[in-house]
Amino acid sequence: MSHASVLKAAQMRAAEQAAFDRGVDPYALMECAGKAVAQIIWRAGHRRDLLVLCGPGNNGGDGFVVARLLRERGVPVRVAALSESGTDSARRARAAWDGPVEDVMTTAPATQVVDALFGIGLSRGLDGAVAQRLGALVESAVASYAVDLPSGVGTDCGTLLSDVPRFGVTIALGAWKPAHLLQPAAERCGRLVLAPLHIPLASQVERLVAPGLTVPAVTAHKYSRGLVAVIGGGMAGASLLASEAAARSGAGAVRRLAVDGPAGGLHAIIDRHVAQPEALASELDDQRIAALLVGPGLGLGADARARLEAALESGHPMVIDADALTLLAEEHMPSIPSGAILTPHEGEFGRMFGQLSGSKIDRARAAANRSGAIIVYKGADSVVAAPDGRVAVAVGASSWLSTAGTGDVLAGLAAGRLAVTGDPFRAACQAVWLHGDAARRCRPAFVADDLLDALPAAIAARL
Ligand SMILES: NC(=O)C1=CN([C@@H]2O[C@H](COP(=O)(O)OP(=O)(O)OC[C@H]3O[C@@H](n4cnc5c(N)ncnc54)[C@H](O)[C@@H]3O)[C@@H](O)[C@H]2O)[C@@H](O)CC1
Ligand SMILES: [K+]
Repeated sequence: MSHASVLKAAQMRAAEQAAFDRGVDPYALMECAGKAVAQIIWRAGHRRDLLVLCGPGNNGGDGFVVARLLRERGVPVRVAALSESGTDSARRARAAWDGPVEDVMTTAPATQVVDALFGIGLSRGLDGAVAQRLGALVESAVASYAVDLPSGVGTDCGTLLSDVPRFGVTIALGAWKPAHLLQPAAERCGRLVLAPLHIPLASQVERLVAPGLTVPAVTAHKYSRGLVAVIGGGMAGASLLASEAAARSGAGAVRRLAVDGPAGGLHAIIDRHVAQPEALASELDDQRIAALLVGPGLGLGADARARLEAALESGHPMVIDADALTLLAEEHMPSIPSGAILTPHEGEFGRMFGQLSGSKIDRARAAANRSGAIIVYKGADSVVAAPDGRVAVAVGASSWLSTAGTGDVLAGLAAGRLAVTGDPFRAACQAVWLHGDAARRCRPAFVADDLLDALPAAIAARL
């Protein structure tokens, strides 16, 4: 099993059912889940009074197991339930707890609180009074843990079905669920910890993990390492940022095909002055170009459109970003080359693909399937989707990234990694990771240019 697998509720249930069909005892699985959660809470090191809130289903059952095991270790534990337990396993777990069971609505607060009210079985928001009570108990606690999911989040979509407090730690059982990674639910989870259930779980959707990068071969030269061409437009700064990111991404050479001619920036970047869009086609007629980037600072007028058309017709592996995405959403544009990397933010995504249904993961997948492109659907929860159904979801992006020019850096990184790897899905995943890691390495209030300086360290950490 991959420790990165992301499963929807129905997939999780199917995996559990398959295990039961092979003879795994459902109650043994609940004991396994409860033991893993208790171990994580124990290791967190607080030994003070702990309150476990138990719901009616198996999530509540896990809670009773956690309560029993932590009390056996000497933690002062109280349990409060919402109602009677409604499943065989939960009733068994409750019967094994020989202490009192208080009422969630009237129980006293505690230093530590464990939310085992609802997990993947939540079908609607919590009743207002219950949500309020949960919020008050979590907010007054020093340490708070959500078992599997914070109660009130939509497992498959990451929306909040009712008010949800922010937990210190969320302990995912068996696999990640979309709500652990997608906003706004992800932010309510706090620190994410995965508790293994030891049952086979497979998914095409994964949490983005740190990539393994390689050093250039001893025989490498600048073209074997990948030549990146960046098409400039009316706004020079954007293509400069993208070119510099490409140059620092591990690519062998970067050529900026700019409207304006030399505009400063790194001496290592070759600036070509392409005043007229008609001249672009001959500049692009170079088989050594391993990746082409179009979009940052391109503009939206007729000149920009002509440059984009030349890019699309060049046949090079490409990254399409920013203004180029807005232009592509217009009618009568050439179709998107299959295997291209598209990097839309929310607004660009909507302009290109309209209103799609489902979670951000579902929408990114549908867009990749429809366009034949790799979609990097950007945001606080960036989703990378391939037309064959593979998805990687990035978590923990610094909110300081929400500043001008960071998208240009990401696009340049994607083009650079595309030139190095020749594999658009891998390149997009590597770019999103390196971008996020560079941001983590920058101090608060950084600007996009600072990310460029942090890239060598981000790359070095992955070699
Ligand atoms: N299926 C299994 O064998 C295992 C399940 N595990 C745990 O079980 C959880 C799933 O258990 P369940 O399927 O019983 O689901 P939950 O425990 O998440 O809750 C389902 C129960 O809550 C009720 N309900 C749903 N929304 C409600 C709302 N808004 N207000 C009031 N009642 C509501 C449902 O009718 C049902 O009775 C997982 O998240 C995980 O914590 C673990 O014990 C591992 C093994
Ligand atoms: K829970």
